[in-house]
Amino acid sequence: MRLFTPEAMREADRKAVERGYPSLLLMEWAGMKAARVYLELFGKAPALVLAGKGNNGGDGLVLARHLLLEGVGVRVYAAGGQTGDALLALQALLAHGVEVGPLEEASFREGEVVVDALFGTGLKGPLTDFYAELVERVNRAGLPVLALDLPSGLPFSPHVRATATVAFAALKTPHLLQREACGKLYLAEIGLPKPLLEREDLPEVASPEALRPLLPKRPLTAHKGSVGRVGVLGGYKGEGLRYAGAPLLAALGAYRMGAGLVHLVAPEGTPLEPLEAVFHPVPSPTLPPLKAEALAVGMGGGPWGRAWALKALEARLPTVLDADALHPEVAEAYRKAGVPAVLTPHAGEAGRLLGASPEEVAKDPLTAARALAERTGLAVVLKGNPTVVAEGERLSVNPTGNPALATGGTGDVLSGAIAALLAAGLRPFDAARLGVYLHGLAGDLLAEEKGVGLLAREVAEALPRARRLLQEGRVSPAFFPR
Ligand SMILES: NC(=O)C1=CN([C@@H]2O[C@H](COP(=O)(O)OP(=O)(O)OC[C@H]3O[C@@H](n4cnc5c(N)ncnc54)[C@H](O)[C@@H]3O)[C@@H](O)[C@H]2O)[C@@H](O)CC1
Ligand SMILES: [K+]
Repeated sequence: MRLFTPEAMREADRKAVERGYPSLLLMEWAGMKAARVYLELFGKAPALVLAGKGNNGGDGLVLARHLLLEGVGVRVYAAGGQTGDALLALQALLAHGVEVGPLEEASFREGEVVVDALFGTGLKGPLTDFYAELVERVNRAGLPVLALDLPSGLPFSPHVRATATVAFAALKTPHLLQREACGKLYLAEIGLPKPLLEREDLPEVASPEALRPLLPKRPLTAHKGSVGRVGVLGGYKGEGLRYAGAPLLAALGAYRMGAGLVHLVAPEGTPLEPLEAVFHPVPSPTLPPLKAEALAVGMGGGPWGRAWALKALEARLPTVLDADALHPEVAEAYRKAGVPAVLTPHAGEAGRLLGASPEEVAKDPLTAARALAERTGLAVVLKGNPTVVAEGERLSVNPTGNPALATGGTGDVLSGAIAALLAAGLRPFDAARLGVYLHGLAGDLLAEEKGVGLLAREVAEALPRARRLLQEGRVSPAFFPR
């Protein structure tokens, strides 16, 4: 599954028509599928459909007809001047005897659900005047909003803030980069010929179909030495801040992602947890002899971060470099040595590596992740909303995860989890995108059960459940909660 720009999506629509595919069928499916989501979310609550004059409005008019046939009350207000498919959709609705008022007269009523079909991928610039005000009125009305394809106004401001959004044919960049505006996200297949959606030049959206085959197999003959052993090197003993728990959480993340054995190399005095680990208390950053296939390095390392990373390099094992290990000269040393590594910065750390501000990184995480991967020659996990994984030319945008994961230690768990996948033999890009996906999914499962207030160790504990859902094909490829 690829992440389309609005332009790339319009191009695919155009190519479908060039191939002879009737565009009216696309619109009919779009409106019908959106009506299904409406019924699932809002039942028979009456709808207020706001339709623009383009094809996004056409989708709204189709939806209105399907809701009507399902016995849902609809009030429809539309811009004038429809042509082509949108005009046909209007005629079909009028034939059912539905009154369609002018958009200027749209009013909001308690108990209704607003269907936002004003603008989709055809928007050329920020909304102004009448439409800017209308969008603000929609937001102020405080009613649930179902946005068709995109919340109107995106990627600019002002824009609609939707309760839920039904994306047609493919996710588009604003769905993941401006997720806040979309609410619950649904992806609806609308009959577009599949080859038009296969665009290797576009970033991928990490999807269950793509990731499931990457899950390491666990043969009947497995033993703890055969499924991947991880060395965690981190912690700091001295003046100043001390995140003593960070390496322990990484160890937990590695075990919960399926590591056979975890070695914990940490300063003397570090609590001996989890009990299942093999402990190596050391007076300073040291690489003791370890039987491991991958390392996770730097968590809680403070001023020792760099030394941990350079010591770890001597093992020449695939390594996750996190937190205090994230320095330009560390990345350079790994690149030069040809040791496969995954960097896991957040926007601030990525900014430090790129010489940019955290705001610049967060504003365009796709570009920042790609730039960092290019500069370091390593795989990069740029953590944020969304998390982006990059290596060479490849980009993978992660759709799982939610704000409940914004709590201390979840990053350490992630590093350990990715290291476990490296230890099981996955390549850095695959370990990174699978680890990030499952970590986010674990957070989603927990957020649904508990809401905000998660502990990082609970995220680790939910990893096996996330892994099993993916393994058994029980993760919906078309629904992205949050
Ligand atoms: N074959 C297709 O092209 C399909 C398109 N579909 C729907 O059609 C949408 C795209 O349709 P369109 O290309 O007609 O575009 P939209 O319906 O998104 O909007 C187009 C209209 O907005 C106006 N406009 C652009 N920028 C503006 C601005 N800043 N302020 C005010 N008005 C502005 C344009 O003049 C045009 O009238 C998709 O998002 C999707 O919902 C679906 O029906 C599926 C098939
Ligand atoms: K819309």
